[in-house]
Amino acid sequence: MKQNGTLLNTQSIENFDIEEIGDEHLFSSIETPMRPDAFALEDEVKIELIEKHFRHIMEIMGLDLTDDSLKGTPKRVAKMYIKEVFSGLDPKNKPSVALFENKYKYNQMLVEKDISVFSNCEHHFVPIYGKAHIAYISSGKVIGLSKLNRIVEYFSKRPQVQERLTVQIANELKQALQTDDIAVVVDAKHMCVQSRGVRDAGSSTVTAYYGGKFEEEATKKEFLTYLGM
Ligand SMILES: Nc1nc2c(ncn2[C@@H]2O[C@H](COP(=O)(O)OP(=O)(O)OP(=O)(O)O)[C@@H](O)[C@H]2O)c(=O)[nH]1
Ligand SMILES: [Zn+2]
Repeated sequence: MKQNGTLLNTQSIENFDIEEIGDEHLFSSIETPMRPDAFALEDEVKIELIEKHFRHIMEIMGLDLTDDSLKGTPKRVAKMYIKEVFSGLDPKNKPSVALFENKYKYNQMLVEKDISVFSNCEHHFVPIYGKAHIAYISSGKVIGLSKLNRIVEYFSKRPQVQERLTVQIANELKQALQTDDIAVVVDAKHMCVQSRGVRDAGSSTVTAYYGGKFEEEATKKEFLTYLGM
């Protein structure tokens, strides 16, 4: 088990306790708010701890964990959180981005549309699902197409609000492609709105980021035309 400063009390998994932190460590609002000791524990230790605590939650709800269908659920949930649906919290899982020279001198927009989004709402920990549409105009480099999908996937695999997801994708693209000429539209449904609370199964949420040339009406319009919007 790795140690990082004095924030973690990690004598044993049984006694494990996360200490309170003040808000002085919080990053700017574009960043997912993370504790400074977020990566002090190995993934395997996090899985063991989440399993233990999720078992407790199920017991509190009155579920019989000797049932053969339920008994593996705490471990399944813990593995799913760390290795799958929240794996994008850890920078070691960030996709590497393949860039190529723009040798064809292609200087129009490139649109990658209908990229699947599977995320989770940070307020209720239930799914957000929908589509992301991305466009950029090359400043000299071309990105491998699949990397656009991978960037969306990486930032989706965090507890999210849709606004932050949209801006995080845009910022990553700006940095990778060394251009401000980026557009991102996310169109998604939130299970916390659809299946509980207000229970409006018909509504969806659209968020958008337009940078550089995409702030100009004609460029934005061309992009939205490709999307049929
Ligand atoms: N802006 C924004 N809000 C979100 C997103 N996902 C969920 N929410 C909202 O976060 C809000 C949390 O409000 P609360 O009043 O604290 O939670 P709640 O009592 O469960 O609210 P209801 O969902 O209205 O029952 C809700 O209005 C959610 O719809 C998101 O991506 N962006
Ligand atoms: Zn929610």
